[in-house]
Amino acid sequence: MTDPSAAATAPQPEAQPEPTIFQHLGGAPALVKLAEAQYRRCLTDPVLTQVFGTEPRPGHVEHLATWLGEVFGGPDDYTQQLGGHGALLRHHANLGLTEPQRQRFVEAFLAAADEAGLPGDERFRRRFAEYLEWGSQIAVEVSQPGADTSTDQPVPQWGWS
Ligand code: HEM
Repeated sequence: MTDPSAAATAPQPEAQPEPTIFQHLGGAPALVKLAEAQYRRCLTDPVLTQVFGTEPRPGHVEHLATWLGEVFGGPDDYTQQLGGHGALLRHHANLGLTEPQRQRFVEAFLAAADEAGLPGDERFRRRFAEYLEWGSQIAVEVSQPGADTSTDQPVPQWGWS
C-alpha cells in the first residue's frame, strides 16, 4: 500500500525562475532586429520623418536595443555605458513631440515586432504594447520645450505584471 504522506515528503524538482521578458523575446539579437526594423520605419514614415529626418544616426539602433534590453530584465548596459535614465530623457528634450507622432511611433514599433519575428503570445504582446504606451507618453512629456528631463530614478524595469 502506498504511504499517503509520501507525495508530500518526496523531493520536488527545483522551481525554475520565470524567464524575464528579455529572455522570452530572444535576448539581445532579437532586440537588435527589432530596433533595426523600428528605426527603418522612423526614417521612412511620413509622420515620423518629421522628427527623425531621413538620415540614420550612428548608434541609434544599438542604443535603442540596449535600452530595451535593460528595461525588459537584461543586462544593465544602458546604465553602465550610455548614461542611464537621465540620458534617455535628454535624448528627447525639446523635440516637441505630438500625439499623432507618438501614436505612429507605437504603431511602427508593433509592426516592427512582427517583422523581427518576436514571440506572438498574448501575454508578451500585451506587456510589450503597454510598455510602448507608457514609455512613449513620457517621451512626449519630456520633449515639450522647457520640460524637466532630470531624474534620479534608475532605468525602469518592465516585468510580466
Ligand atoms: C518607449 C518609448 C521610447 C523609447 C524606448 C525611445 C528610445 C530612444 C533612444 C534609446 C534614443 C537615443 C538614441 C541614440 O542614442 O542615438 C532615442 C532618441 C530619439 N527618439 Fe526616442 N524613444 C521613445 C519614444 C519616442 C517617440 C514617441 C518619439 C517620436 C515620435 C521618439 C523620437 C526620438 C528622436 C527624434 C530621437 C533623437 C534622434 C536620434 O537619436 O536619431 N522617441 N529614443
